Amino acid sequence: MKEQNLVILGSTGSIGEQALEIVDEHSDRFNVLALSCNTNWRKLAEQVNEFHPKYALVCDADHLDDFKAALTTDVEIIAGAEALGDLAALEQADVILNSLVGFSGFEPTCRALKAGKKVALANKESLVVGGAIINRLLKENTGKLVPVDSEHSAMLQCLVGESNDTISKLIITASGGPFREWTMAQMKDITVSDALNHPNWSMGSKITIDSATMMNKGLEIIEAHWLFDLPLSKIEAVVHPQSIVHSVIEFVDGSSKAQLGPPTMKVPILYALTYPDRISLEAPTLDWTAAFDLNFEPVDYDKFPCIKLAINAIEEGGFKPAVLNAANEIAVDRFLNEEIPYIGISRIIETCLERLHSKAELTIQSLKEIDREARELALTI
Ligand SMILES: NC(=O)C1=CN([C@@H]2O[C@H](COP(=O)(O)OP(=O)(O)OC[C@H]3O[C@@H](n4cnc5c(N)ncnc54)[C@H](OP(=O)(O)O)[C@@H]3O)[C@@H](O)[C@H]2O)C=CC1
Ligand SMILES: CC(=O)[C@@H](O)[C@H](O)COP(=O)(O)O
Ligand SMILES: [Mn+2]
Repeated sequence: MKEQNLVILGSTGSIGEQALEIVDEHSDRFNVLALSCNTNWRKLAEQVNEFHPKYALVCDADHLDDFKAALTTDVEIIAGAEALGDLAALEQADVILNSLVGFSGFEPTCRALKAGKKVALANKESLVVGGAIINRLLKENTGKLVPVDSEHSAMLQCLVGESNDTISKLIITASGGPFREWTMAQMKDITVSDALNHPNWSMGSKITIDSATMMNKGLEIIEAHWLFDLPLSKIEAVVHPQSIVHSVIEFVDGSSKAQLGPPTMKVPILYALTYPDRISLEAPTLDWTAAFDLNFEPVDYDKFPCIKLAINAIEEGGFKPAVLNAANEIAVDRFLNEEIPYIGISRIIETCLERLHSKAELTIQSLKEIDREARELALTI
């Protein structure tokens, strides 16, 4: 197998770091072409010194001199977030791992697909805000999109050898987050550290809060809708507290397939990089000889209104999912800064969805505009 040139956008984050551990394990298979950070120049410098990419992008250029001083190897340094798209479209690149968080990942996904690249997509927000545009780019160009998100990777793995028109239902599993067993009364006093305490996964702070509000499952329903071209009526979320069954597909003959494994993102990251191949990985496995439980329970939509807000937004369509996403990003940020309580997150999103409307044509530019408007509004509520 030829060595693949890999661009990792957001290499200093949780997904980016795990991807580099995989590269380290399979150094004969991957060559790191470019890496990027937002502000964490120290970690980026360490990664550059270890993996010797050709390009290193620091989006926030405030500490560029410190970054240069920390380097012990030659690299072409680029500054400014506008260059994310240029890295995504690099001629020498074979695979772009988009592990950016939030709306910042949307344009780079589009740039990579326009350039006919294979995109390993962790940045679910790309599909949430612009799934229709992304699917059009996939049709018009030779690019490919492979999900990294664990549930969607599970679905893809279950669909090998199957055809999409034999799917009767997608069942997306949700851990239920840290508040699964909390009462509504207890949830009035949630602290930031309570919400960052995910029961099964260690992830970046934005997605960890999304899991705590279960907005993450709402975003994942939208992600599945665009990835597998299925109506919302065929997509269902179910709570599975162990996060071992990563998702289930039910077929038209009543048979179901599921993909299982201990909760580690290394499996879906590697699968996205090598798809349709599967290669070895040093990762924990399930011990089938020991007794263990797999439990399932319905989602409590009253306790976790964010999932319904996401479903309503995609049902309404147009710009609503982009408004939902921008309002959520700001609300999560404000919660993390202790400016608003946990229950304020869904209220801010709901208010933005009620107040913001647009009849403009859906384009990358108009999505950027509505994203900006929704952020401004979400900051004032
Ligand atoms: N972590 C996980 O296990 C999973 C994550 N995902 C999805 O993957 C994506 C990444 O998540 P995760 O790795 O947890 O996130 P992190 O917050 O850990 O990392 C985000 C990365 O993006 C960079 N970044 C953040 N904001 C910007 C910006 N405005 N412009 C440019 N770069 C930016 C960060 O740089 P810096 O370090 O300098 O801040 C960092 O490299 C998200 O969409 C998430 O929903 C999906 C499934 C599982
Ligand atoms: C690991 C991963 O894919 C996350 O998106 C995970 O699903 C979050 O856990 P929740 O199921 O609690 O949202
Ligand atoms: Mn997930």
